[in-house]
Amino acid sequence: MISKSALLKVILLGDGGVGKSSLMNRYVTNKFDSHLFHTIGVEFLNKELDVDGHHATLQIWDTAGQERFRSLRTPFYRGSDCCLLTFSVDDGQSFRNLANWKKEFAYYADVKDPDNFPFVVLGNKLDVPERQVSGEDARQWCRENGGHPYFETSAKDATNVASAFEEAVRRILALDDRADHLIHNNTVDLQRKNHPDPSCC
Ligand SMILES: Nc1nc2c(ncn2[C@@H]2O[C@H](COP(=O)(O)OP(=O)(O)OP(=O)(O)O)[C@@H](O)[C@H]2O)c(=O)[nH]1
Ligand SMILES: [Mg+2]
Repeated sequence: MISKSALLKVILLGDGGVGKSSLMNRYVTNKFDSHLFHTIGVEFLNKELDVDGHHATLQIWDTAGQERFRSLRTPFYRGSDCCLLTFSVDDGQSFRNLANWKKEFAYYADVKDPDNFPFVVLGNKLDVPERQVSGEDARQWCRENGGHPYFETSAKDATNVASAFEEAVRRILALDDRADHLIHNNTVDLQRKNHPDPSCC
């Protein structure tokens, strides 16, 4: 069971410029900056929220997407509870790179079973009229790569930003409930009396 004071680490990955920092800033401070600088290394912000009756603190880790900062970001992947794979709907290359981001995350976070790890995919910059990636293509990629939830967001006008982070929490809670269930079902009951076999002498 997730405790009342659960601290959940969620990490944003994706190409430089897709809007990771903008999504984090929109969600935590409700602000948008149209001239944001590239992130160098990693930064994080905390946000408290309630999802389906659970209270949690989200620790959102925003990483530098540019290739030259790779060695600065990868040491921070370990211990993540959920990974938000982010691309920009007006940048086809950022969409095609999702598989590389997933691989990089699984390797450096040392995820034993990537198929069952909670990834959420975000197609950002929904407000930009010139799309290069259709919603259908994105949804198909999500279906074929592990059934990840997909959200189209705009950090600029706040579309779907809160819903995407809430879904991350839901995915973590769902995994946690499953683990909790397994633990309970596998617990040895030390109180239980062993009834003697009536057929025995
Ligand atoms: N129109 C529009 N612009 C956005 C949106 N999100 C981010 N931007 C702009 O895109 C540019 C890059 O955004 P960032 O948030 O810095 O991108 P990033 O993914 O953090 O980039 P790195 O730190 O280099 O990895 C900035 O100029 C933002 O203002 C959005 O939803 N809509
Ligand atoms: Mg950034």
